[in-house]
Amino acid sequence: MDDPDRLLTAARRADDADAALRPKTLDEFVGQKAARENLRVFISAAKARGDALDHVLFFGPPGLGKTTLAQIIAREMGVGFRATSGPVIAKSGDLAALLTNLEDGDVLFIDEIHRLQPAVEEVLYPAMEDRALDLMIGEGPSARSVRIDLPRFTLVGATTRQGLLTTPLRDRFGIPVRLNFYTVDELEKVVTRAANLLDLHVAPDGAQEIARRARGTPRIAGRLLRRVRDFANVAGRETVDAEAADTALTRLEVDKLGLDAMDRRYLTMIADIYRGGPVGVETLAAGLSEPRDTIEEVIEPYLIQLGLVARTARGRCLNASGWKHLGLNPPVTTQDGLFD
Ligand SMILES: Nc1ncnc2c1ncn2[C@@H]1O[C@H](COP(=O)(O)OP(=O)(O)OP(=O)(O)O)[C@@H](O)[C@H]1O
Ligand SMILES: [Mg+2]
Repeated sequence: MDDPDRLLTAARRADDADAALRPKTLDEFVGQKAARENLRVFISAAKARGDALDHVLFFGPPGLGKTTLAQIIAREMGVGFRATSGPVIAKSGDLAALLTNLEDGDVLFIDEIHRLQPAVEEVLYPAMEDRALDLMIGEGPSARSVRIDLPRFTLVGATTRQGLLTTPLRDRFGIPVRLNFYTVDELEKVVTRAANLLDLHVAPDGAQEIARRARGTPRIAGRLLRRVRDFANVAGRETVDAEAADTALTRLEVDKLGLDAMDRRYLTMIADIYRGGPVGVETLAAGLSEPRDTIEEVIEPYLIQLGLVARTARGRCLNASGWKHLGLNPPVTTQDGLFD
């Protein structure tokens, strides 16, 4: 969906060294305070009871730490971690095999859980609710169903599209957790931590500059840090300060707010062609030759979060700060009905 070549994509790219930068404990995990503190309580309560943690659903935009938190849960609970993803489980038998192979207390992580086949999803219901597997043995009139007990386990689901989850599935998660974009201060901590792991010296103002341009997303912060490091290395700089970060990011066409060429094309289209809007998303999608999903899920959330654009019932509108960011003045609107 999202263009994998885009530097600012929040989706995983082949050159992301995600694993190396992943925090391993809740204490190391920066930001998402409410989610973190709630998980801490639920984990220690489950441990005190000697029980598995209730099933957890993480939802939110890509790159905010869903997979990372799933691994942290397993580690903090002191149990095994098994990972798979919705589109990989082709048949209900595949899921049955996964479930019967779990060890007591294991975390089973299903990424992109909104993409499970309906038949596979149905196997999950009794597994989540009763820790049981209903198997059909035989075919035709002699077929009968047997119930197999499963070990205790915690299902951790992750999705970027909570709206696509079926209600019965969503209702079976006792702990739903929404992840939000990170603040600049939080991302500054993420950058500083990653720089330490990469053995790179980044001054506080350098970390802040990268954080400001990382679209509220730790994965993008880590990626920008690595590209900035390349420029600093080639320029023979020992320390990445704000100026070094700015030089590198400007060359990469990441502007002061962390917008790239795609974002600017989107804003410019609303400004130039539709005089600031309102304009429907389908019209914008056609004009930009991008699928509507990409516009709504990848481009818009961050622009809306920044307050540059607004989603209204009549369509998308450019806000005053949007005009300002483009260095343009909004059109004078007296002729639009004020005097007639
Ligand atoms: N709170 C955090 N502190 C430090 N680093 C983080 C944090 N959250 C995420 N990261 C880093 O960001 C990267 C992406 O995180 P992760 O893979 O968990 O995101 P995700 O939400 O699972 O993304 P996707 O939706 O694409 O699967 C990882 O390299 C991880 O180390
Ligand atoms: Mg993930």
